[in-house]
Amino acid sequence: MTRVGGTTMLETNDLTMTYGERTLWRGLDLTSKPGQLTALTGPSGSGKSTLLNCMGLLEQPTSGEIWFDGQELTRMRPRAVRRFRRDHLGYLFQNYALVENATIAQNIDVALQARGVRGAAARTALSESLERVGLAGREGDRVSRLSGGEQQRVAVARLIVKEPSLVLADEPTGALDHGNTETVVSLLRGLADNGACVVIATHDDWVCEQCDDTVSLD
Ligand SMILES: Nc1ncnc2c1ncn2[C@@H]1O[C@H](COP(=O)(O)OP(=O)(O)OP(=O)(O)O)[C@@H](O)[C@H]1O
Repeated sequence: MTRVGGTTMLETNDLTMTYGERTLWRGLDLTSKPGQLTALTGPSGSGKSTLLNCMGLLEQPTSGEIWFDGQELTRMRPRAVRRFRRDHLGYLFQNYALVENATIAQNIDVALQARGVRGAAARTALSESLERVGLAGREGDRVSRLSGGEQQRVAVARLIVKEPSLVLADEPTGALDHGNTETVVSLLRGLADNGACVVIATHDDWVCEQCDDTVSLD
């Protein structure tokens, strides 16, 4: 484990992923520092989503280690995995992963309840997060009626209230116009400024340029 300014890096050591005869990546050593945006690049099929899934404990690599916050993620038992997801992990997807038939407030409330935030504190956190993402006062709007850019900003508001220390973003701007792309990257920068490690899988050169570090799976 490597500590930086009191928080911890995400590190992979000698990480390899194979499916049958096919090797996606071999001997991968990467670090993502807290406070920084790390871009994950590579052609389609190079294994960016698979690597994020391994960091997010949705898949196991074939061999090697992933360390975060003093813990070897690759060796965690199911209970610790659940706790890690609840307390540390924030995911952002290209397709937003919101409950479309629910309101903005209901979608964000899921993250607040998981943290035990209720009542007036929850209402304040909700309205502050919506203000941050440019959706102030829109609590009651149904997600299915929002544009793609607005939906992704709701997904970021859900991350803001969760305050994750590790943010994994899988093509978060892949379906957005440039204005919303700029907004989402600047909101991710805000999460990094709060001390999170932020890893962004992307095909977008402009997004890469905004990051502090690039890891290529080419
Ligand atoms: N469970 C699995 N079994 C076999 N092959 C798999 C499995 N999961 C993923 N793959 C393959 O691994 C490769 C990498 O997929 P992945 O989605 O990680 O790539 P990617 O770099 O994120 O691609 P894209 O940029 O198109 O999203 C793909 O060819 C995919 O078909």
